[in-house]
This record gives sequence, structure tokens and C-alpha cells, in this order.
Amino acid sequence: MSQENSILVSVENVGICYQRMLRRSAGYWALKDVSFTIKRGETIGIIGGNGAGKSTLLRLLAGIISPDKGQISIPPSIRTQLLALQVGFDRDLSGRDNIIYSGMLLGKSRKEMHGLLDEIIAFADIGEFIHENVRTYSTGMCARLGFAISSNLSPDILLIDEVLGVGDSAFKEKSSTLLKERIASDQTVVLVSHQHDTLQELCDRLVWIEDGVSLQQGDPETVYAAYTASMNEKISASNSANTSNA
Ligand SMILES: Nc1ncnc2c1ncn2[C@@H]1O[C@H](COP(=O)(O)OP(=O)(O)OP(=O)(O)O)[C@@H](O)[C@H]1O
Repeated sequence: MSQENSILVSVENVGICYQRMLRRSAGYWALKDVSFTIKRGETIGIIGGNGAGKSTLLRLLAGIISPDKGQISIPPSIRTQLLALQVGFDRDLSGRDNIIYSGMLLGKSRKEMHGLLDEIIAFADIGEFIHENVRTYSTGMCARLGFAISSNLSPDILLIDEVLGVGDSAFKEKSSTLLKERIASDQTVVLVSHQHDTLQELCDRLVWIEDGVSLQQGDPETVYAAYTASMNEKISASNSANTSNA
């Protein structure tokens, strides 16, 4: 099989159960039964309603959490990087130190990272804030830092959780251009987004997840149409229930 078409990641009947804070209450299965594969060089879009389990799935692919049932297979040499607004940085370190730390997590040496620092800082373009703790950053600044790091480090799989469309218009343009370049250069990408245009333009395939279950996968047009039809049905059902209760 050629390298381009080889399966890089396989997710089989995976479930993730979050433990509740109250010890006696049962855990919550955020993912119940998710299966799909990712081929080398593919851009996969993950869609689904709020709370469907999309971010949980990216955390699983990033190796932050492990499955409580089923299996995920990723070769040990494969480095993933998660670009998300809530995770990925040590909030008590400066942006600069987070750049070095992220690079080392992706297998770079401290010396290599010092060589890349200036370029990454220039791409992030957040001024003196680069020396402040990430805790003080705005949402857009976190997105800038994340994109700046991934633009220079090229992980094997880039995982993007709804950070497109964040920030000012100059940054949106810059991040979208970067992503398109990565996709053209055969970067493997998994992208969570609610933006139809983005999914349509960038993705080879969509995987639709609802209530922790992978319902459908395939070409973006078909899967998005099925997802939208299901959403519209839910809205109609909810409107009818509200009318009959009035
Ligand atoms: N750390 C956690 N502990 C307990 N429950 C969690 C945790 N993280 C997420 N959940 C729950 O798991 C479910 C799936 O959450 P997740 O964030 O993966 O959904 P999502 O599809 O990304 O949602 P959205 O589109 O709203 O961002 C939700 O019901 C959420 O409340």
C-alpha cells in the first residue's frame, strides 16, 4: 500500500467515561461507540451538536485521555498536537516557555527550540505578552500562540478544536492561509468546526458524532446534509412540543 493511502489511526468502538465529582454518582459516557480511521495526509472534519463528544474525541487522539472501552491504535512514532482554546498550554508559564515546552513534547531538543523561537514569536505577534503567563492571555492570543507553534513544528497529526474563526480578521486570514498550506503539503489534520464553509472547503471526509456515537462518515456534502436534516427535525420537534404546551 502506498504511504499516502495507509491508515495512520484506527479508532474502534471507543468509549470514554468521565468520573463525576461526587464519588457515588455513576460516571458519564461522553463517548459510547465511536469508530473511524484516519489515513496519512487526510483532513477529517468532526461534526455534531453541542455536547456530542467532539472535543473529547480530540483529547483521545492527542493521548490526553485513554479509552475506557474499545481501542485506538496510533503508531508510537506519531506525534500529535492539539490546538484548542482550553488546553495545550501550561497557564502558569509564559508564552515563550510554552513554545519551548510544546516543541519538546513534539520531540524537539531545547537547543532546536531556541533556534525556532524568534520565528514562532514573530508569527504569534502578541508583543510583550509573550513574556507573560498564558493565564493572562485573551482567547485570540491563545489561538495566535497555538497557530504560531504548529506552523513551525509540523506535528504528524494536527488536531484543531474550533480555533478557526477566532481572533481579528488579520489573524483569521493568517491562520486560514497556514492551514490551507498545511493541507496542501499533506499534513494529516482532524478539525472540529461548526462552520459549514470551512468544513466544505478543507475536509476530505466528515465524521458525524451524536450523543457519543459515530453515526455517519463519508464525503462532506452528504454527511453535512444528513446532519443538518437531523438538526432541523430536532428543532421542529421542539417547536411542536412548545406549541402544544402553550
Ligand atoms: N472533564 C469532564 N468531566 C465530566 N464530563 C465532561 C468532561 N468533559 C466533557 N464532559 C461532558 O462530556 C460531554 C461531551 O463533551 P465534549 O466537550 O466532548 O462535547 P463537544 O461535542 O465538544 O461539545 P461542544 O460542541 O458544545 O463544544 C458533555 O456532556 C460534557 O458535559
